[in-house]
This record gives sequence, C-alpha cells and structure tokens, in this order.
Amino acid sequence: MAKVLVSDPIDQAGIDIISQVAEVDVKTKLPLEELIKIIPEYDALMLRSGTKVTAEVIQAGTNLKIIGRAGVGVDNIDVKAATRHGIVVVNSPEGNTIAAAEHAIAMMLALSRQIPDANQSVKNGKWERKKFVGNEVYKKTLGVVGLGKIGAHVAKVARAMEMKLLAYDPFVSAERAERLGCSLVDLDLLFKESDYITLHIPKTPETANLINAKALAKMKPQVRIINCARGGIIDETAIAEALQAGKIGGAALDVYANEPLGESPLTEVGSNLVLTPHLGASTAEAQVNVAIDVAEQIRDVLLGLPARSAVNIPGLNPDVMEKLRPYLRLAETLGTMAGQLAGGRIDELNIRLQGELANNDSQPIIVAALKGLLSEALRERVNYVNAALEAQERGIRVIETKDSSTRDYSGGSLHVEARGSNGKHSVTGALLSEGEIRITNLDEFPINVPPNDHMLFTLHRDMPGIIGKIGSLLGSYNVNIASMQVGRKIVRGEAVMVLSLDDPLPEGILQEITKVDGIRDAYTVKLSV
Ligand SMILES: NC(=O)C1=CN([C@@H]2O[C@H](COP(=O)(O)OP(=O)(O)OC[C@H]3O[C@@H](n4cnc5c(N)ncnc54)[C@H](O)[C@@H]3O)[C@@H](O)[C@H]2O)C=CC1
Ligand SMILES: O=C(O)CCC(=O)C(=O)O
Repeated sequence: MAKVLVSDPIDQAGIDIISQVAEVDVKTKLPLEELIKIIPEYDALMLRSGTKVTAEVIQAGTNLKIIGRAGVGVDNIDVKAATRHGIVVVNSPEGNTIAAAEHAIAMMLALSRQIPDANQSVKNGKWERKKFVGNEVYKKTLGVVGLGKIGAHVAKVARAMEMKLLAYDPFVSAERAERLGCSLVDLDLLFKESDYITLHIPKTPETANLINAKALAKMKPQVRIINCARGGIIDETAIAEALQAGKIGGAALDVYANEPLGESPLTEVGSNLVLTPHLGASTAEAQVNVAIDVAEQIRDVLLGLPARSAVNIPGLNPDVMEKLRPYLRLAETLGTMAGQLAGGRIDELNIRLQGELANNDSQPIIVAALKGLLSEALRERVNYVNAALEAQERGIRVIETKDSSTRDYSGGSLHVEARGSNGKHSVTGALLSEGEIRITNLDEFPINVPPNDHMLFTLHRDMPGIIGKIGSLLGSYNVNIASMQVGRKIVRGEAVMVLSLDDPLPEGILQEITKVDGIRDAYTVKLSV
C-alpha cells in the first residue's frame, strides 16, 4: 500500500479520502533533518505553509510521486526541483479564496476602527472612547494590487461598501477590472491615490520588496496597507520605520518574510499595526475545501489518474487528459520510435498535428512525444512532469505545426520527426476507431502496422529475394517473426521493411542485416506496448 506523509495540520476530511488508497502518517512540526530522514518511505507528501519542501527534501524523496499543497501558494515548495525529479505538485487554487479575501477585509476594518487596540484597552480596565476614534471606509479609495481570485473577491466586497476601487495587475485586462468595478492604473498612481492598499499577488522576484521605503514615500501619509498575500512583498524594516515615524496611517499583516515571525522590527511598533499569524486561510470552511481538493488529487495520482490542479504540468487538466488520453499514448509511442530511430543525441523534434487532431491543444501531445523521445535515455525517470524541462535542458528544439486540411483518419493523425545522431527519421501514426494505434508512415514510406514490443526496420532496395534473406537470417538466430510488411513509393525503388518480432534481436545481428545485399540501413525499436 502507498504511504502518504501529512506534515502540517490538515482537516480530517482530507485524511479520510487519502486513507481509501494509502496508509497515512500525520507528523507535524518535523525539523528539516527529520523530514529528510523519513521522506524516502513516502509516495506522497501533503502540507500547508508550515513545511518547507527544499531541494534536499525532494532529492531524498526517491519514492515521491506527488506533493500536495493544501492551499494556494507553493512558494514553500521547490517546484523546479520537484519538476526535475518528475514529482507532480498540486494545490487548491480556489479552496481558500473567500477565507483569504474576508481576512483582508477584516484586517482593513480592524485597522480603520482600531479594534485590536480598543479590545486590549477594555480588557486592561480602561474606557478610552476618544482615543479610538476611527475612519469609515465608505467613499475611500482602495488600491488592489493583484486582481486574481482573492483580489477580485476583495474588490466585490469593497464595492458593496461603496469604496472607490483602483487596481494594478499587469496580467489582467481593463475589461476584467472594469467588470469588477476597478479602474486599472499603474502602480505609482495606485500608491499616490489610495487610502487603503491591499496586496493579493504571489511572491516572485518581481514582487519581492515591492512595498519598500521608496514605494512608501509615494503614498498618502494616512494610507493603510494590508498584506494577506505573502511575506517578503513588504520590506518589514521599512514599514516598521514608516509606522514609527507616522509616515503612514497603519498596516495590517498576516504574512511575514520569516514565519513564525520571531524577533522583528514589527513587534516594536506600538500602534496602528495589526498582526495575525498567517490566518488568511484559517476558516473551518476553507480548511475542509482545501483538504478535500488536495486529498482527492493525491488519491487520484496514486491510482494513476491525472491531477486537476497540477502546477507543474502545463495544459494537462483532467478534461483535456480524458479526451486526449488515446492521442497521448499515440504521441508517446511515436516519440519513442522517432527517438530510437534518430539515435542517442536528439537535436530537434518536429511535431505535426494533422486533420481533426489539429483542433486540439498541442501542448499535452508535445509533452507526451517528448516523454517517449527521452525514454531511451532517461527510462522511468522521465514523465509528464519533467519531459519538457528535460528536453529544454538537453537543448532539444521543438517545432510544432498544425495541418487541419489532412483528411486521412477520422480523428486525425500525428507526424513526429526527430533529428539525431542517425540523421532525420519520421513516423506517422493514427488511431483506429477502437483506439488501437496504427503506424501509417515510416520515413515517408506508407505502411500500416500496429506497434510491437520488438520491431525491426530496414531501408532497402525493392528487389526479389531480400525479404527471404532477412527471414532466414532471423531464423538462424531463432528470432520468430510475428508480422512483416513492406512499404514502397515506386516498384523496384527504395523501400522500408517493418518486422514485428516475438523476441528481442540478439547482439550483433543488426550489423549482419546491414551487410545483406540491397539493405541500406537497419534499425531496431523497443517499445512497451
Ligand atoms: N494569507 C493566506 O493565508 C493566504 C494567502 N494567499 C496568497 O494570496 C495570493 C493571491 O492568491 P490568489 O488570488 O488565489 O492568486 P491568483 O493567481 O488568482 O491571483 C494573483 C494575481 O496576481 C497577479 N500578479 C502576478 N504578478 C504580479 C505583479 N508583479 N504585479 C501585480 N499583479 C501581479 C496575477 O496576474 C494574478 O491576477 C497568493 O500569493 C497566495 O499565496 C492565498 C490564500 C491564503
Ligand atoms: O495553509 C495555510 O493556512 C496558508 C494558506 C496560504 O497561504 C495559501 O493558500 O497560499
């Protein structure tokens, strides 16, 4: 039975789902060294923001197939290292959207009405009504940085409170912003005009320290800043100094450069600063949502099914996968054949989606063909997760074309050509109505054969006796021929012979075949049909 490690607190609903297919160990607050020590036992790892999945953890996780982040941000996971090791990383893109958005609104209101300080004051036996006079958010300007799922929900709620909305997000259209009641502006204008600024962006090299001393200097002196997105987007020293010097009105932070916060200039700030310990997603509802969402994906991947929210498999969502699954098999088979025919070091892969197939997203098909192409070199190390990255790192140029005018097979066909140490070789294939694969062309010669575990291809002169000679030679090595076909363009011209064999070819026989009069070249292909 597969084993799954849950390394942060996860709702029981998720654990119940994984338990259907795997043994689940819940071990939270593991020191890094301990995680590295035990991770080799596990097929899957499920976590929230408390666990750091470093490259060392991934390197040690030799059995890991999937890492599931019960939440949105995967910045605590070395996704690149996971991709390199062929491990799927999944998240729950929407499970905690409402929770995080409501936390940002709660922070904005708590800050405006000084609720945490007032609460403390009453508990200290005081009654300071004058001290805690706040501000209304009604008619004030809210600058939303990042108009994705959470930013959009914040905008909707803020609009209901009749706030004026500005938004900055270089990746969304002015129409989307407008639909959400926001004016899309540049960052400087948002800084200049906003009474409140709320951040809903991922932490990336571009967003790190986005709110620094220089940015703070551009803002209104009474501005209140809310960060329920990621630590490190705000320079904590700069904001602490600005608060102490009264250069900004307030800040409410849920996330920090280092978590738990520990020693920080922020804890020295007396007032107008609200801090929560990364609670954005901490609602009962969100925790059930993300636990179920991610647990289902872990269960599915352990059962060999696709994950619906994989962050490191581009374009492979389950609907696409389901529809394209037979074509992915075809692409992988053709990629494997083209790779073995073209020889060890491949420089270029040309893929042509023909007929009906050309109407589909080509990305998954390309990934499947690359997986096949690299299977000779990387064996079981290559999978849908790392095939594109491996190909890129090996300098394999991928050229894709689509030709919807071809009308040879009802579902379309796929042409794969690889250029490597043996020169250029191409294979075309299609699916029969029952989903069976047919190889329909080899190096532009028409054939019609199903793929087989052991195949022999020859390029030869179309002349009498040549087929018999190859048959006898194979017979003398006790190799049984399951089927044989010849493809040619003109009589007595160049031809290809395709033999499906029951047995692997013994060492050395290929060289003997190439010495047969009329044979120009011979290749073997090993598949796993
Ligand atoms: N505090 C908490 O517990 C939680 C925090 N989060 C964090 O909130 C953030 C947003 O989450 P979602 O809205 O779900 O993500 P999302 O992917 O739907 O939206 C992010 C938006 O940021 C925009 N963006 C990316 N780079 C940008 C840049 N340089 N400048 C401006 N905009 C940029 C994108 O275009 C996108 O529209 C993430 O960092 C996530 O990890 C999410 C859930 C809970
Ligand atoms: O797991 C958590 O509570 C944090 C959630 C979060 O930050 C996220 O989903 O990005």
